[in-house]
Amino acid sequence: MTNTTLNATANHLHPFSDNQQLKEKGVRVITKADGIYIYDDAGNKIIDGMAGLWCVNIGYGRKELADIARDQMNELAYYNTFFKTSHPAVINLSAKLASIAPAGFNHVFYTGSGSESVDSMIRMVRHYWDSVGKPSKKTLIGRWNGYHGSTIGGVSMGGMKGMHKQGGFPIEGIVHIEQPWFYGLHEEGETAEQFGIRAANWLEEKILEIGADNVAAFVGEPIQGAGGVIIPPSTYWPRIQEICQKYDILLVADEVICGFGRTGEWFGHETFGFQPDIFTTAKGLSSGYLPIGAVFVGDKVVEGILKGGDFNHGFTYAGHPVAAAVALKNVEILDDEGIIKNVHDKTGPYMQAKWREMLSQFKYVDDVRGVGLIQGFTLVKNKATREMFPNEGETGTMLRDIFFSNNLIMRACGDHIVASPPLTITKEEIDLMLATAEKCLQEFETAMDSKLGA
Ligand SMILES: Cc1ncc(COP(=O)(O)O)c(CNc2cccc(C(=O)O)c2)c1O
Repeated sequence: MTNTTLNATANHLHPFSDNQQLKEKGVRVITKADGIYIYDDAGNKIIDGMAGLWCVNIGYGRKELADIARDQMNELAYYNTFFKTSHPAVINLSAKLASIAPAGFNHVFYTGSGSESVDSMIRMVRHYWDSVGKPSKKTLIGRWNGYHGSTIGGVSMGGMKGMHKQGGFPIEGIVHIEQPWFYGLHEEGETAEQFGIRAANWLEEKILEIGADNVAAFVGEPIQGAGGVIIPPSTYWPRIQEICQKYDILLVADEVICGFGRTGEWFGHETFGFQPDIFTTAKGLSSGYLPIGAVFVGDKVVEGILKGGDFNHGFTYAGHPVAAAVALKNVEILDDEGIIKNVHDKTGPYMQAKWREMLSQFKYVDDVRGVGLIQGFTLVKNKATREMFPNEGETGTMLRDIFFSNNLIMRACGDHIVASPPLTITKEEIDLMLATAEKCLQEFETAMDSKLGA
């Protein structure tokens, strides 16, 4: 434990942490980063297989963004867009985002984070239905084990039961259906395609239970990220779209993780072949260099909202000029350097093939999966029976800690192990990341064999 580590927890309460444990065990102080690597204050070079928190899509150390931030800071460090004002940075970013968005998306609403994007979406959806004369359509439907952030709206929209317990959520008017987790929820003999339809039909059942006149929207991540990279069968999203159209329900995609190239397309809903009415973003919008989020609002919803007069919602830092300028440069780099096409055509398929090949040898690893540069696997006690380990998350944390002690960052979501490296990762870096992971999994398997007396 270095001296700075001792100071690190003296005055700082860390998010999503047991801060008593951190005070006792200390933390690793990250001091710099470059490409796919981060470095701690002890000089360790660490492979960041999580791109920060799923967000550093263009990789670390792109000085162009620092230069843009400095220039914008010196030109106009802050002004708002509340009262009949705007500024060039947000105008230029908005035009760029409209140009890379799918057809029918020509307007964005800015926030400072993914959670604020989700909260803004909730308010916008309800304002839309009020504006078009259907004020009873207030309820939003999400999925258990979905993750949509940590604000009151975000935690309610999400289906993380442990989060709901802290504070008594969800808020009124937000309900959940089961997640499309084929590995854990399919019936004997049921194909993935059959399960995808059955799982989507849970939405129709919920709508009929609530009454379509009371339902405002269905909200889901194309791939559930923090829930453990839960990838729905190919039949799921098209069936969800059919149901939303049938009952006049808005379809919302939460693209905070899947957006800006993670799945090999600009947005995850393009990978899964559905067209939402609204989609929420953050993370890859700026590659985490500065905090910014954006809600992409489809033309139908914009038309409705324009009828509704003042939309009384917004944030001080919404469309912040420095964040907007940095986000614009980030999106230009993604676009001009063909980073997303490279994920789609080259490094995504390469990663997925090598990931499956490497993991196939391990007895406690099952349901190996991935799309583009987001991948996962599940730790199971018995692959033949799909028996999970007891005390969900304990085994995942054990493996995550072995990775970290070997200077590799991957994420344990319960007993799902996930990775989402920077989109700029090269094939050689993928080989190095997977060789490190293989060594850790061998160490984990030996330790687990001895623990189970196998
Ligand atoms: C789909 C989705 N929607 C909203 C949010 C909230 O974004 P903000 O954090 O910027 O308010 C997220 C965020 N996702 C997220 C954030 C922090 C940690 C982890 C993890 O997997 O450990 C995941 C997310 O993944």
